[in-house]
Amino acid sequence: MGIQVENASKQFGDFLAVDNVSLEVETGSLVALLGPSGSGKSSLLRLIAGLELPDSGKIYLTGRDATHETVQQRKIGFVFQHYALFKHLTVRQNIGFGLEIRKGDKRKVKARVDELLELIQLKGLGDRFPSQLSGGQRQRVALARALAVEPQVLLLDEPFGALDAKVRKDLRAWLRRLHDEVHVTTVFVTHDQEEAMEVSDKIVVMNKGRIEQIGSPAEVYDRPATPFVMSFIGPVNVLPSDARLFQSSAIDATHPQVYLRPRDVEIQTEGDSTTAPAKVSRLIHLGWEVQAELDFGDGNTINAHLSREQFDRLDLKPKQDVFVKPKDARSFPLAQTA
Ligand SMILES: Nc1ncnc2c1ncn2[C@@H]1O[C@H](COP(=O)(O)OP(=O)(O)OP(=O)(O)O)[C@@H](O)[C@H]1O
Repeated sequence: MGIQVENASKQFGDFLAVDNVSLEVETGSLVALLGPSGSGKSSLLRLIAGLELPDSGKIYLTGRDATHETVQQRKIGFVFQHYALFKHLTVRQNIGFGLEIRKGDKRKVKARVDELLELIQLKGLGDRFPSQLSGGQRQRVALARALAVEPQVLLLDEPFGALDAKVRKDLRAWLRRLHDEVHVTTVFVTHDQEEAMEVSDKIVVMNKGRIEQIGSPAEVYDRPATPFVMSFIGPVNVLPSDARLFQSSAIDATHPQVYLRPRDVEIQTEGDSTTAPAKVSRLIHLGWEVQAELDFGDGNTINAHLSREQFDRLDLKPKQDVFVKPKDARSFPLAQTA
């Protein structure tokens, strides 16, 4: 096992930031810690890094008990949101920094730096200074610097958080490819569900210092364990189980609240025994999809997300009468939804 966290807790004053968390990260895998701000993701990462000591519990790295090891002893690579490259050193010198202080053979250091420059696709830019790079390029250099010393574990805390949306998207695809090449056990903190889905083998969904669910991106999306997970991984409509929409559908509405994703709403122009009547109260065109607000006249409205194709086929207009059925939905016991 690459990383094992066993019943770890960490309190700051009265605040329990990490609440009895246990987690296993397989060797060579890339795991995302996903959750809202304040859910304890960074604190958990800092416990793994050795930047904080747990109040209780244990941290194992590649099988050994590292709970009381120093940061240096843990052989970890880090990258944080705000790139901390050395401004007065070139890209090459930044990447080679950790190798130089280990007094590595100069030729070997150069060869390793060349290899890393190639890996981060910045081969021609080795002699530039950080100020001559874009934000995305700087984060790639930070990643190369972290990888230079061949860490057993790589910890990334919102590494693309400070970059604009387009660069973020490019970099996460790049990170996934890079990971497929180097296979270093990696934990990646993000509050962006799309980023977590795209990059990781497994997602650990955190809320209030606890783990709500661990699963592959498909598992947490298709089989969310709790209402929190379902509403954090993509948008949802929350409806009472006695809503008109569920009266003729085959959806399990055993518990008082039903969670329905906008993509799981089917709209028809003709009614049948499985549909409920509704009125289109609003249409929002987003280019790649159309969002329709549907009013059931029983006090409930929902959002439906349609592909352009579906929308064009239905030829929907505002105020149009339509017939609606849920394709999939989940109801959770009230204790979980509180
Ligand atoms: N050194 C500290 N001293 C006091 N409180 C802290 C400390 N570090 C974290 N906390 C608190 O612990 C809680 C969890 O913080 P943490 O940074 O782990 O959350 P997060 O999920 O990473 O959030 P974000 O995405 O905003 O960074 C927060 O309420 C934070 O204020």
